[in-house]
Amino acid sequence: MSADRTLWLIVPAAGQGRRMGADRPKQYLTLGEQPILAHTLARLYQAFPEAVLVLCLDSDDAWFQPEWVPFARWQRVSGGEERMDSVLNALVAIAAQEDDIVMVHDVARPCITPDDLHTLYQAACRHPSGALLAMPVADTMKRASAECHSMRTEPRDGLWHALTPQGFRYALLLEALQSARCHQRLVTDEASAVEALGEQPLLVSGRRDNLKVTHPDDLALASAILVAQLDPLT
Ligand SMILES: Nc1ccn([C@@H]2O[C@H](COP(=O)(O)OP(=O)(O)OP(=O)(O)O)[C@@H](O)[C@H]2O)c(=O)n1
Ligand SMILES: C[C@](O)(CO)[C@H](O)COP(=O)(O)O
Repeated sequence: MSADRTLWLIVPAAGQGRRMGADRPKQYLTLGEQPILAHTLARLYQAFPEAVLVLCLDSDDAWFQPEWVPFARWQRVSGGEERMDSVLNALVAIAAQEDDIVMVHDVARPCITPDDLHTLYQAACRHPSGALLAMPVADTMKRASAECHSMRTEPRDGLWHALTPQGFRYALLLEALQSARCHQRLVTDEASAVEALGEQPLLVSGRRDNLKVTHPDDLALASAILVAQLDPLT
């Protein structure tokens, strides 16, 4: 981490986990002995103990416990209607310098590794349009009809899955998300908002096990990944 710049880690954690359909927001479901939120924050802290964490939580959140936050410097902000609103609330709340790097990472991606975090941070520092972890599409891609019939096969050349973290200079990301909000353009990641300004963030190939826990069967997968990452020989 650069000594003269603050690194801000924004973690959107204000989702309801509707696709998970559990009795609580998915970030509070446990993997092993800890909730997903605690795993994710522990991974971020392992890579960047000096960073400032900005945690976006629903204002009605009854599950959060501050002891899950390992960072010395952190602040809580209210989540918004959509993920992009939660991230925008965080950007507006912080006293960042325009050249500070801001990295946004979903709370729902607890299997992020310190290596991938460092690689993405270096790329975000070097590339003025920012950078995101991503992975090239590996499967044959089908275009479906409304009835779920396969109408044709789409070329997959140049298609990537967007992951998080995604990292940008503070002023660029603030402008991008304010502009998206102002034009009522719903974006599902930060890079989409930055692209709309005419910028081309760098795609950084990330690990395929940086899964976003979304559906019930992702829980067993995420648990297995965490165990395998700690002890790759078992
Ligand atoms: N208004 C929102 C919506 C989502 N998120 C966060 O954005 C990330 C990615 O969203 P997703 O996986 O879609 O989570 P949920 O919105 O919780 O899930 P669902 O769409 O199934 O309800 C998650 O870390 C989630 O907590 C957020 O901070 N604020
Ligand atoms: C940001 C993201 O994780 C990139 O894959 C994703 O777009 C957010 O998830 P959502 O399900 O689209 O809200």
